Amino acid sequence: MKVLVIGAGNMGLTYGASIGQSGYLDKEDLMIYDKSTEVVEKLREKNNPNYEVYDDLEECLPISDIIFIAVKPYHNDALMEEMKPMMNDQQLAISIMAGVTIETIQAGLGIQKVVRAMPNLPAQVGKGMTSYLAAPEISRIELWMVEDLLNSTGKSVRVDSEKFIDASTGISGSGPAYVFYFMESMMEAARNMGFSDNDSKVLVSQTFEGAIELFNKNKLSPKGWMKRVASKGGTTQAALDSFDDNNVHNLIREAAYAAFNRAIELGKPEEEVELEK
Ligand SMILES: NC(=O)C1=CN([C@@H]2O[C@H](COP(=O)(O)OP(=O)(O)OC[C@H]3O[C@@H](n4cnc5c(N)ncnc54)[C@H](OP(=O)(O)O)[C@@H]3O)[C@@H](O)[C@H]2O)C=CC1
Ligand SMILES: O=C(O)[C@@H]1CCC=N1
Repeated sequence: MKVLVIGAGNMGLTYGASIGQSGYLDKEDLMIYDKSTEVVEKLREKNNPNYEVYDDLEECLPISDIIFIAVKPYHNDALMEEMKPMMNDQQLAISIMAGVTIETIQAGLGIQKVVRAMPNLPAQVGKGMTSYLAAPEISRIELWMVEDLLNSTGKSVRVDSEKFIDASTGISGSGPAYVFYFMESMMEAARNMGFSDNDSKVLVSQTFEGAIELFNKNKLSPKGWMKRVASKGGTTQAALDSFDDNNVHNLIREAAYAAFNRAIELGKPEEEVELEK
């Protein structure tokens, strides 16, 4: 089996590294292609032991069995136009592009076997979360292969409609940035209180790490954990009351829906967009 990753950016290189390190494929069976000669040259200099690097689609696409599409959604039309004449109906495409629907990819590439997946950036450290949906034309055996490839970056969940791919974009796909937003705000508060940059970073990152580990080791809900931290009339309650007074809960919900709606928007012509409430 030969796997091609198109787009050597954040996510494409993540798949290259994760699939490569998983040991599923020999070096010559894992290929990365990018249209930028500068990117390709830099990658070739690094001489990664796990994959071959290509700058010519005609050399790598026709010999591929599974193709990851990891370019930005706005590059998709131009890419599919270039790919279509070289595709055959046995090939399987896995798109990780936000918003772009299975139907669009099937029509654009002239193939039926399409998987739409929404991973996230922690895939870079093997802690990724991916939701995915496969077109019905994909066989059970092909689906196992797809799952193995996706799971090389972390955990995955199979969903039964594209709505959930867009929804998971608003939760897990974009979610790491929400966490970093929260971290940035807490670090800024720490710096304002007089801590050094480094101490602010340690205070915040260890707090996040500890809280996640507690959460994962126990069935207690986040609300339950909040109660364990907050003493009646104490400091934590003062902070949680401040969150409530400023409606932070709703603001976070709105942000997640903004990403969800943007994913829907990216997948449809503007006049067809009907935003989720
Ligand atoms: N970043 C994230 O956390 C996540 C991203 N995604 C999705 O993954 C996709 C990729 O995102 P990301 O990796 O961040 O993007 P990047 O911009 O980092 O990577 C995309 C790469 O593809 C290249 N490219 C553009 N057009 C073509 C083409 N026609 N042929 C080959 N290569 C091409 C780009 O080159 P150039 O820069 O020169 O245009 C760039 O090197 C997006 O569709 C996004 O929605 C999904 C989940 C999480
Ligand atoms: O911001 C984006 O559009 C992509 C999809 C999810 C994460 N990054």
